[in-house]
Amino acid sequence: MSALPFVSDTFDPARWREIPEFSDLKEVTYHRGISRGPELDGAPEGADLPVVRIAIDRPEIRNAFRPATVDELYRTLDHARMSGDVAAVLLTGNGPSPKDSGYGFCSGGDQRIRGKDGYRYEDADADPTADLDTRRRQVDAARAGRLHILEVQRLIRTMPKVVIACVNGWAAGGGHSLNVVCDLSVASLEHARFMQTDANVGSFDAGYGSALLARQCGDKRAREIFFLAEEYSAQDAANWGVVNRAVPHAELENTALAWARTIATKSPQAIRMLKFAFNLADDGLAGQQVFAGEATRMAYMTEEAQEGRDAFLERRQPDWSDYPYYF
Ligand SMILES: CC(C)(COP(=O)(O)OP(=O)(O)OC[C@H]1O[C@@H](n2cnc3c(N)ncnc32)[C@H](O)[C@@H]1OP(=O)(O)O)[C@@H](O)C(=O)NCCC(=O)NCCSC(=O)c1cc(O)c2ccccc2c1O
Repeated sequence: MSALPFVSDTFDPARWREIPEFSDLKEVTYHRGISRGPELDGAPEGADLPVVRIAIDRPEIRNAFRPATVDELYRTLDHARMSGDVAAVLLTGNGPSPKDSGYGFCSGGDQRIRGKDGYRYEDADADPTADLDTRRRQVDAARAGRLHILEVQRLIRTMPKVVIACVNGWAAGGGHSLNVVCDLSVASLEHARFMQTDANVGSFDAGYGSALLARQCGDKRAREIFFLAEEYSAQDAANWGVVNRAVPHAELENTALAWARTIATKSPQAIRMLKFAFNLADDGLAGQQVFAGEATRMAYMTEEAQEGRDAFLERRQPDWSDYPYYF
């Protein structure tokens, strides 16, 4: 097996393999967990484990995202969502920065390419001297200015897998919100730092980033985090319920991988229903729809529902007599 290139100081190359279908990624890295052998991981050496690692790979700017980064985040998360043998996803930022050795989980939207209508694809600015109409014609108008990190948030929220944030460095602005929307979080005691900078730059995550944060740490604290935009530590974040645990930097991904391993020992159906149950009340009808979709899937697995389908296909009245009105 060939050695993996360095991606991050929290990344243990013995525990991951590359995913060939995603060799074209430029702003995100995507790896599949593999066993180190029966003693350590309970499976033959090199066997796939039910976990993937997705990391923003722009360490020189604290892993700020631009539209292309968000596209790759969405694509990899959606692949994890649709992989029937994946139970959990680690979401992190690669680092440290080769420029100044600073660490970023994610510092939110890349402010250098923020336009009036959102974060812009680079080709939108191909000829900055051209008039506005010409520049608009240079890109697909529907893709011009994007705020689609919100689509990534919704995917994390609704995917039937446990997403674990490994906060290795700065979680700021939209990166702060990414941590909030993950199911579980572990933060580096040495390098994780938190600051909700949205209001500093005229932005506001008025959805999960604020309302769900208030659920996690309480309403007054969430207002303080947004209105004062003061830096807080991994230990503060653990004390306040913004992360589950603060651990030594060297243990960051090991902790998340241990959690992923535990999660994979549980019933997939139970984990899925629990995740959607935790979301349901806060997500209103959209939350009910996601929960209800899983209930429908379970119903389809019963003989009772299959009798309904078979009766239709066989052009007869359904016979429900074997199926009592359970109470
Ligand atoms: C994150 C920091 C607190 C880190 O500070 P530190 O001192 O450690 O490092 P530097 O400031 O020197 O940064 C190093 C290097 O990285 C560049 N950089 C950092 N963050 C960004 C960024 N977000 N965009 C562009 N570049 C960034 C920085 O300029 C340095 O570059 P050099 O060339 O000088 O080396 C601190 O960096 C910081 O405060 N960063 C900005 C955090 C921020 O305000 N983010 C944006 C918030 S708004 C947002 O993210 C957002 C996005 C959305 O898509 C939304 C959608 C819908 C609703 C809301 C949204 C939203 O709020």
